[in-house]
Amino acid sequence: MTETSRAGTEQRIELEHVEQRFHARGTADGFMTAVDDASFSLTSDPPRVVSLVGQSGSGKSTIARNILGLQKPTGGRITFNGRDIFSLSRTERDEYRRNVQPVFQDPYAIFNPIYRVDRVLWKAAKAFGLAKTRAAADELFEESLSAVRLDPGRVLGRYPHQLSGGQRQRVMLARVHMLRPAFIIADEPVSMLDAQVRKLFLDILLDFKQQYQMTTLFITHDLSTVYYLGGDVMVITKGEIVERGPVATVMHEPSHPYTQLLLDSVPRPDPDQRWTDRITV
Ligand SMILES: Nc1ncnc2c1ncn2[C@@H]1O[C@H](COP(=O)(O)OP(=O)(O)OP(=O)(O)O)[C@@H](O)[C@H]1O
Repeated sequence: MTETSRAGTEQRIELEHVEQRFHARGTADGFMTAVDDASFSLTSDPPRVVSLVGQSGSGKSTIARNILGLQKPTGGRITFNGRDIFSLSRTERDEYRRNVQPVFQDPYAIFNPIYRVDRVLWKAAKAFGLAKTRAAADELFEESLSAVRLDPGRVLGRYPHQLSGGQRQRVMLARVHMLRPAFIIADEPVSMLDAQVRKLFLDILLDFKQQYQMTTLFITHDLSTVYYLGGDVMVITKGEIVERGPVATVMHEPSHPYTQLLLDSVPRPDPDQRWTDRITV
């Protein structure tokens, strides 16, 4: 898909009252609710960054898996351009898979350690018919790796363990760049990266929004990345989205006590409160 072919054709993912229950020992009815009545939409026009923030176990990854079609919700429905994603025709499913691309916390699992990293790009190029010849594919890989500020000469031909975590993450972004999806579902993509590489990654996501009209659902437990990305935020606790709105509003005037709690839990350096105790060993 080219950039221009998406202009004016809004793509839409809609979650309507999504519920995900799992079997769980030790609960009264033998179930726990990981996602409780979640409703929101992701739209491509205009492209946006929507963050989903909450602490560990709040249901964020489950929502990502639901959207990616990896886990069928036990209640409610998820539609893509009005069609239930769990009953798409083959052609529609291919279109959905192309348009909704995941980026996970550590892509190491996606790379097979015995193959060079090129294979991840090659498989995507082949699966989605992006290049007819190896030469055309190589040209595409070079363009996409450069777009995510990787030197193709230093990445192509290497094995996954020969790249840093940040480089592996950016290879995944190069894959996204090749496919030009309408949506990126990014589940804690920067939590294992250091501050500098983290910023680079977030800047690339913002570039993708600007240049290729990609909308990102950015899943995180870290409020500082939410601040940095801007856009909209949804706050989730115990499977329930309890607050949503523009980042600045939600962060500065939280209306739900849980959001306030999250904000209060961000450590703030205070030079007047120096820790002077000695550690005795
Ligand atoms: N397949 C499963 N079977 C049973 N329980 C599950 C399953 N997947 C998730 N859960 C439970 O659902 C709840 C939400 O998990 P989820 O992974 O969505 O949270 P999260 O907010 O993404 O947490 P984290 O940030 O730690 O990844 C947790 O209590 C988890 O143990």
